[in-house]
Amino acid sequence: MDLIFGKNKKEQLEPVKAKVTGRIPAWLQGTLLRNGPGMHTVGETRYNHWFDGLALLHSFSIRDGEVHYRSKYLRSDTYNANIEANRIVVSEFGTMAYPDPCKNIFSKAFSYLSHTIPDFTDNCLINIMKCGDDFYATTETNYIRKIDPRTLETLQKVDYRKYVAINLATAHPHYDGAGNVLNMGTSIVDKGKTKYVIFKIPATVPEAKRKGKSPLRLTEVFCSIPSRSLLSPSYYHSFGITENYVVFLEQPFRLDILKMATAYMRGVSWASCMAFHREDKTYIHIIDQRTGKPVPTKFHTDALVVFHHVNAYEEGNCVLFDVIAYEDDSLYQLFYLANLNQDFEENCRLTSVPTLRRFAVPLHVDKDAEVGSNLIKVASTTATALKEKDDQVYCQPELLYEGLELPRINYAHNGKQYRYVFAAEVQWSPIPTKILKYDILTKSTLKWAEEGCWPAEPLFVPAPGAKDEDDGIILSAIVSTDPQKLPFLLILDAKNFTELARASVAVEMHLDLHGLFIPDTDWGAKSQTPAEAPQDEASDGHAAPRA
Ligand SMILES: CC1=C(/C=C/C(C)=C/C=C/C(C)=C/C=O)C(C)(C)CCC1
Ligand SMILES: [Fe+2]
Repeated sequence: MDLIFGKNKKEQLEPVKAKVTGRIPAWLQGTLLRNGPGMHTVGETRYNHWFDGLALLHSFSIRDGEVHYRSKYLRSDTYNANIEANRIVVSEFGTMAYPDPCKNIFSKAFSYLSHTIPDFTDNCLINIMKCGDDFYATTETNYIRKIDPRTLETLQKVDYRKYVAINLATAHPHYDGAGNVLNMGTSIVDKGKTKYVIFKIPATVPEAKRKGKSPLRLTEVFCSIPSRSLLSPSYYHSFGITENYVVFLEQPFRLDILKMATAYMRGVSWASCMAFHREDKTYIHIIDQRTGKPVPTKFHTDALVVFHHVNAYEEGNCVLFDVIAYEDDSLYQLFYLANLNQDFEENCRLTSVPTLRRFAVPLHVDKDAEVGSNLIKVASTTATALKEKDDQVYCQPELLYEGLELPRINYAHNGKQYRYVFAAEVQWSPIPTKILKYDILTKSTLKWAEEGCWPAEPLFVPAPGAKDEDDGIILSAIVSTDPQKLPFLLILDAKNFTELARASVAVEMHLDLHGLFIPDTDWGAKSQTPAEAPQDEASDGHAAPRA
């Protein structure tokens, strides 16, 4: 297992041609760009948690039936400082680290005695975000790193705090039809006003405002929700949107700000400042995008932990939303590297299986409705919303499928009615062994699996002129536990899950987290090489040295 989780992966700077078997559809032209942790030891030091690993970007360029692979570590300030010191000097989710006292860019920022939170990492290892014509590697702190999607070079470091008052932001933004980015973050430093902030970054900058160049400068906050608890805001990894609403789960998996403020002094990790409170409720916030105001009814459900929202949409005066839910926070516990060893099968048993659950929330609650009555009149779901005494509404989900994670959909259906969920199948261990297509309408599944193969998040790419929701292909990077078997990019027909092609590469590939596909038609007008690109004014001036 160490081979897959713990071993530092080599970067593949020169594109390497893959061996293709089968036939790649002629229309599939573009780049699959993905992110995830690739290095877990620096010098003699070791990270504690798999989510701490240094971000390794990789890409598969698919053109005229051929595939080229490359990979490169994100040259974050964190990466550079660690490599220079030859040890881990920047704290990550599960590892608290101490900077080299004499020469380190982070040392100044550690003003822990004044009870402020130290500067967070820019090791953006979770996902890739498209913002206008630009691409960013993302994590959950206030930093994102611009990257060149063709060369995987690291460009400017962007601090969200320059544009919006947040200290944490999700790595899973949404996009509307025009490509505007919608994301959420939490403001934790202003202790009296701990709040969740929903913001929009426009896809383009109008000609009249061109001076500032980066769309980030035009970031607009359209809703702030005060945290229920000022000292312990909810942790969340993603959120949902419908055509008119935002769905935010304030779950009882919370960050403890006071613990965070003293973590550095106490020598404990950020992860130790998070706790699941199973005795509490989960509050469901539905925010109207048109007014920027939350729907006034108080909706709640039982304590749960959700990392990934799948999709949400409106039907018959309700918001329906689908999530992958857990009954506790055991998922984060399992990814401690100490568990991911040869006794992995025993160590890594989830105490709750990730399940696809559908919630239904009524948008208008009849004041005269009887206490105890179900306010959901939508025939397509058995989810209920029960009216309670004090005008609160208690929502109980419909269980759709057990044992799946890393969900993706045909994004053209995001916020709209949809039928298919593509995901990785996981059971009592967090390791995906199969790729899954779940049909919400018929409740049936299609699966792909192969001996010893661990699939990554399956990404759906629509075929040109697609009519059906599943007209397209699935891309997934597969690593194997068999040292004789090369890693490969798998291309499945999304309709029937038959293998169309696979592209094997003789490289050390890492198990990744999330990413996106950039069709060649999307490159936009800008086709500059990074050396020609002007220094964006949104930058903090920390452009990484170019190798
Ligand atoms: C560094 C840091 C954080 C990092 C969290 C990370 C890196 C989470 C990764 C989650 C993943 C990969 C989930 C997959 O389902 C926190 C806790 C937000 C807060 C403090 C600083
Ligand atoms: Fe995620």
